[in-house]
This record gives sequence, structure tokens and C-alpha cells, in this order.
Amino acid sequence: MNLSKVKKYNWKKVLQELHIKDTISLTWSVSPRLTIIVISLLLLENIAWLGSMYMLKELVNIAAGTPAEQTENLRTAVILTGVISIAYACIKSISSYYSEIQAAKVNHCLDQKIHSHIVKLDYRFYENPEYFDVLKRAREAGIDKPFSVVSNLFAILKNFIMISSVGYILISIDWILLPLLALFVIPILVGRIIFSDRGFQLYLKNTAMEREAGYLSSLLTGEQAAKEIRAFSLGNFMLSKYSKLREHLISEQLGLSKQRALNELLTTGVATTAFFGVTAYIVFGTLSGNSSVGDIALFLVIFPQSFMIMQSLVGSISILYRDTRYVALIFELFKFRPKIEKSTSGLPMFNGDFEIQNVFFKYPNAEENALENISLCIPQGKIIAVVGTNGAGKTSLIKLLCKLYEPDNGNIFFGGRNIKNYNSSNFRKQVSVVFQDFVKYNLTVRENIRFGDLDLQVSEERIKEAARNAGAESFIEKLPQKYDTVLGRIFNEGHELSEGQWQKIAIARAFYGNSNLLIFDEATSALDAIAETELFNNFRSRIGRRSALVISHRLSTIKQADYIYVMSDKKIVESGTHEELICCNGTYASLYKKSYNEEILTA
Ligand SMILES: Nc1ncnc2c1ncn2[C@@H]1O[C@H](COP(=O)(O)OP(=O)(O)OP(=O)(O)O)[C@@H](O)[C@H]1O
Repeated sequence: MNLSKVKKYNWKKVLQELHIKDTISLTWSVSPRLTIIVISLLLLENIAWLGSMYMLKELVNIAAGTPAEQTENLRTAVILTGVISIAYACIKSISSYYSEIQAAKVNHCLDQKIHSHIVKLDYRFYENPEYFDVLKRAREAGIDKPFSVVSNLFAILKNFIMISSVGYILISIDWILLPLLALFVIPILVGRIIFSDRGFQLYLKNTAMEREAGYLSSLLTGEQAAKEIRAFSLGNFMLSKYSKLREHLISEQLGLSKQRALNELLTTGVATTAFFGVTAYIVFGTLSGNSSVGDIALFLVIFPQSFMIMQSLVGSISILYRDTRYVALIFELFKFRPKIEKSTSGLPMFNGDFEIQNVFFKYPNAEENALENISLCIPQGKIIAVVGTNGAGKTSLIKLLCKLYEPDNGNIFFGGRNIKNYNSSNFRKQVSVVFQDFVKYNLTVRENIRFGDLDLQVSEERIKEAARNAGAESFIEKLPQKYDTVLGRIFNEGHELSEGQWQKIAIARAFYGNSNLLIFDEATSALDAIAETELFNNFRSRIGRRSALVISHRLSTIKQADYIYVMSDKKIVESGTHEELICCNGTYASLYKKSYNEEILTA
């Protein structure tokens, strides 16, 4: 086996895994000009620092000289030392200012990349707990680690230049000094890298637990669960669960911190003792020799400074090592790729039937099918209803119709063409859906409705028409800023709506677009009986040329559908018009009777 080849390969692999090259090219791509400025300033800073060191030596030599020499040169030397020192301080400040700008830009760029990557990912990733772990780590690392990697790269560069610059002075005093200094700090570096590694492994191990604690914290502090937590007095239970997790996480963290502190104490203690030993040895040796006072002063300044630079170099290298590992977690997220679309062709705006043929579907991490052998047709312009018991598979069917998932077997056609062959985002414009758990955007009414299709030219009339069709116009007109009213309670000027009003806004959103199919998944569950009847009474004229798929447990709204499919236990068990299904006296008839009796009782 060729050993040099193995070594070469490993080195490359380590560099690849640390993503240093990626981070450097990212830094460069954000602003090449800024990168050049930052590097130039670092070089200038070093030159000024070296100049000030040299002038210090000259000053001490002049001060130790004869009075005649002193008067001649002292003034010039003091002025020069002052100018160089001021220049050094100024350059240092400017340099750190530009480094900060660059780091902020790199962070912003990476943050944008993370967010734009996430929104492109397929919905199926949200089935995967590993994805949530990677996402959490990437988002946490994205906050400051790229900044840290970049600034540490510069710090290493700076310290390296500094140590190379003063190295020759040390070597001129005694060649052994430089390797000795390196020897002192190597255990510190090794210790820090070992503990960086342990910290990183602990972080990876505890991500899922941190997420769980984060989830409990959001339940305890967030708005969504606030009502129930109080109504069921769940606060103490949740708090104790949360505290146990946090205590466990903190105790592991503190255990590691203790070991790390002991290690630091030992390695820096040994290094500092050795450093002082060498300093004493050299000073006594030099004093007995012929060195100038300037040389001794220079040694006394340079040697401790070199030790500090070495320590700082070691610190930067270990932080760089640690942070590149965290940055690698961001690149880990980028490995989750959206599914490559077979066809990227746009979708012509034409009318067509939706047809589902023998579809089977199982969720990515599920053991059982959610849908089995489903065949169903939604002809253009017709209202189709799907009814069934809880867990029958109705919402899963909708997810397939929205192309959020693909069937494992069977096909879905729109306008005679398999929807697999349509570009997903273009295809989704053909479908407007009101989910059971629709989103309440804490934004203006106008934005809430426009989200139905942001590509459409903004038209006040269109927004109002959608609101009218959803039965939302009358209450919107009474809001303080009408369509410009911010909804929800999150923001100061926000105006909270009732559940039914929110649902009407979600329905308006679905009406707003130019889609061919409207899907209502329990979309009217919060509407009062009058509002629901009003919506469905002239539903056909409201949907216009479009088709509609309505899922509802209130069968009185379903009976107006042109055709009804009944689902039970993942399958379609009956289909027909309301009258046909009632005549069959099967599942639908019994569901209808129960629903009818309940509606009479609750009316
Ligand atoms: N994300 C998921 N991962 C795994 N299984 C799921 C997921 N969502 C739903 N299921 C399962 O798929 C089956 C069908 O669920 P679905 O939500 O489609 O039912 P539904 O008919 O809409 O029920 P409901 O009337 O209660 O809304 C259920 O057994 C459910 O447990």
C-alpha cells in the first residue's frame, strides 16, 4: 500500500469535511473587493506592529546611550514611535470594522441560502425527524459560525504573519526559542481540539433532546397552546418535563466544561511554567554576555509577545477547527435536495378533468398504507364530495392531488396527462386548497387573500370578489383599515378574528387564484349554519368554470354535490349521487342519518 497516497487522501477528506474551501469561496463570492480590503488591512496592521516593535528597541538603545546621542536622536525616535503606534491603532480599528462588515455579509448570505434552500425542499422532508435535527443544527450554526470561521481564518493569517516576522529575531537570540515556544503550545492545541470534538459529539447526540426541550418551551410560552395549558392546568406537568430535560442537558454540558477547564489548567499551566523557565534562563544568559540593553528589552518584549501570539494562534486554530465542524452542518442541510423534476415545462391554462386511477400510497415512515386502490374522477366544472370516517384517508388523497407527495402505485391525471410530468409549482397553481389546519397569516387581509396566487396582477376588484364569494366581505368592511388591517395578535396593530372569520379568509384565498380545482378539506367546520348554507347554496355560481372537491363531515352540505365518494379504511367503498347512495342504504346512508340527526339536535 502506498502510504503517501493514503495520507494525501485523508488530508483532502478532512479539508472537504471541514468545508474550509467552501467557506473561503463563499466569503470571496460575497464580496471580492471587501476580502481584498480586509487582507490588505491585516498586512498593514502587521507591518505597523513590526515597525512599533523595532522603534521600541531603538528607543531603549537611545535611552541607554550617551547624553549627546540622546538629545540628537531621542526626539525623532519618540515622534516616529508615536506616529507608528497611532497608525497601528488606527489600522487595527479600521481592520476590525471591515472584518465585521464582511462577517455580517457572509452571515447574511448564508442565512439567505439556508432559507431559500429550505423553501425549495419537498414537503416529504417534514416526515423525517433527521431532517428536523439537521435543520436545527444548520440554523443554529448559521447564526455566527461562518462569521467565526472567516474571522478566525484572518486571525490565523495575522498571527502567522506576526510569528513569522518575529521568529527571525527569536532565532537570532537563540535558534531553539521558536521550536520551544511551539512545543509549549502544542499540548494546549491538542487538548482544545480533543475537547472541541467532545463538545461537538455531545451537541450532535443531544440535538433531538434539545428539540424536545424546545418544543416543550414553545408549548409553555407560545400562543398556540396557551389556552389549553391553562384550561387543563398542564403548566406544572409540562414545566417539570421541560426542567428534567434541561437539567439533563445542562449537567452533561457542565460535566464536559469541568473536564475542559481541568485540561486548560494543566496544559496552559505547564506551558506558562516552561515559558518562564526559558525566559529566566535566557535573561541570565544574555545579561552575562555582550548584548545591548535594547536587545534585552527587545527579548523581554518579543518573547512574551511571541508566546501570546502562539497562544492566540492555537486558540484561533482550535476555534476554527470547532467552527468548521459546525459550518459543515450547514452544508449537511444542503445535501437534502428537492426531487429533480422530470419535466420543467409550464402548464397551459386549460380546463380538464382530474382523474385518479388505482392509487396506493404510504407515508415515508409509516408501516401501513394510507390509501389503497383509490380511483376517482373530478370532471371539469363538477362538484365532487368525499366523505368518510376519521382516518379514512381523505386528507391524504388531497395531499396527492396537490402533488405534495407522489403515489407509490397508480396515477393521477389532469387534462389527460399524468401530473408527474408537470412541474410541481406550475401544477399547484391549478389547485387551490383550504386545509383543515390552514394558516392564519398575521399579515394584512389583502396579503392573506393575495397568497392564493402571488403571480396574479394585484387587482382590488379581484380581492374583493374573492372575499365576497367566501362570505367575508361584510366583516372585512367593518375592520379598522378594511383590507389593510393586520390580522392576528402577534403585532401591535393586529386585529384578531374569530375562528369562522379566519376560515372565511382562508376560503377567500382559495377563491382568489386562477386554479381549475378548488379543494375544501373541512373548510367550513367553523362557519355557522347560516354562513355555511349561504356559501353552498350558490356554490356552483361562486366556483364558476372550476371543479370542486369538498370534504365535510356535515353531510347536509355534501348532498348538493354532483357525485359523492365514500371512503372507509383507506378505500373507496361507495360512490354515486346523494339519492343513489341513500337508496343503497349502505355506509353513506347510515352516516347521513347520524349526521342529519345531530344537525337537527344542534340546530
Ligand atoms: N404524516 C403522516 N405520516 C404517517 N401517517 C399519517 C400521516 N398523516 C396521516 N397518516 C395516517 O394516514 C391515515 C389517513 O389519514 P388522513 O389524514 O388522510 O385521514 P382523514 O380521512 O383525512 O381523517 P380525518 O377525517 O380525521 O381528517 C391515518 O391512519 C393516519 O394515521
